Amino acid sequence: MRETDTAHDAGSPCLLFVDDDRDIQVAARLLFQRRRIKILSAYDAAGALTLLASHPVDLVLLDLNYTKGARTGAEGLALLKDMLVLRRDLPVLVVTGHSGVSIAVEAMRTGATDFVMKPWNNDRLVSLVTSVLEKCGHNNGVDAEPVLITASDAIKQIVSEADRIAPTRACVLISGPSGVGKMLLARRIQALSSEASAAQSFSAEDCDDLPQEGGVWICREIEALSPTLQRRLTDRLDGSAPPRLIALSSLDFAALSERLQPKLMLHLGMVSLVIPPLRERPEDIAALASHFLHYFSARHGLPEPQCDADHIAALQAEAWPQNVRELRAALERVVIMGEWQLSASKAANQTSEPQTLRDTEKSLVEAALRRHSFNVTQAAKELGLTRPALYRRMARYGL
Ligand SMILES: Nc1ncnc2c1ncn2[C@@H]1O[C@H](COP(=O)(O)OP(=O)(O)OP(=O)(O)O)[C@@H](O)[C@H]1O
Repeated sequence: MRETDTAHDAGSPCLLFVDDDRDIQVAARLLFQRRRIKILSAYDAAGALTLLASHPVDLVLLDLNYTKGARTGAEGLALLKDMLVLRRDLPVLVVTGHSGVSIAVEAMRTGATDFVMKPWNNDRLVSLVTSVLEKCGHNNGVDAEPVLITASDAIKQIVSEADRIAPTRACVLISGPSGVGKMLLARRIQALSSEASAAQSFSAEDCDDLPQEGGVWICREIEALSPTLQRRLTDRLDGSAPPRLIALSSLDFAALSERLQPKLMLHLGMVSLVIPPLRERPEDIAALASHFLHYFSARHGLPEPQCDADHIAALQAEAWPQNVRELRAALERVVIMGEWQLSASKAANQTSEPQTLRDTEKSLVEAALRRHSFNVTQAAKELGLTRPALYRRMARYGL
């Protein structure tokens, strides 16, 4: 759940206050609005992450427990970690009562800037917020990494395994069909690793050589690596200062083992994470829908469309061959059009049915090419065709 306060001009600093207690939210609102500080309210972790991704938040005030009766601070510590994955330098002030000083200290170790005990002293809180805002400056844009939404047990388990191995230097293989979130998970591992520098991302399909520097390498479509580069990569991984490789593939481990050299597979088999297709994770569809509707409404400055149980059921009934990427695009369209029409092609089909098999094939090919900005490899993959087969059809239809 979340609430957005738009009462102030864009120039004022923006706080995000995460606390499930509505009375305390009201008190904070009054306190900061008077000082021309904009305040967004989130009542749980999911709402907080969505607001952080969609608004230029300068500072977070973070209570550590959101579920009734919770006192351990575990929810807040997990949220703190997720927020710092999105924005490494985000100033976070922990505001805690029940959990006590020891949890607040643990939060500081996780990356919080400071803490305030509840009930807070108004003057002390305001002066702390003001001094942190002065030190950290004003954030003019939304520059957070995309949020990784985790609602299903399947994804939660994968993310917790990824978090566990993130600080090590182990090679990781992330597999799963197109658009399931392999790159997003790789970026989270990189963010939680001990590497200070940004990861180097490249696609095996169009790479002539490996990067020179070490650090973290995120290699997409590892199955397309040429035999020469496979040997070179294995040598680098066997060497004295190896890069940390995070390999992504839409093939599973067995299929990959048939394509890649056994020596390289030894490295890739170190940690293997498999992300299932979206249609097998209905809980994620509901959580992603709520996140994307809010996110795109904020981004386009449009009202957030209503989303009831029937809408969620309709989304869960779709096949989503392109997984989260497709769901995301469909929901952006819902926000922009202001109505629940999930795809442009479906809307078009309602008015003009293609008359022949040839027309149908042409429109499918054309739509896939457009969706992938005329990237033939990606469009062929989506259509289940080889690249030459797609080229033949493009020539046939003059595309
Ligand atoms: N769990 C998730 N929560 C929020 N957004 C997600 C999630 N999974 C994927 N996305 C979004 O879906 C889109 C596709 O994700 P990503 O690029 O990570 O997929 P991929 O598996 O690497 O795809 P491909 O194999 O086609 O390159 C991105 O916009 C990403 O932010």
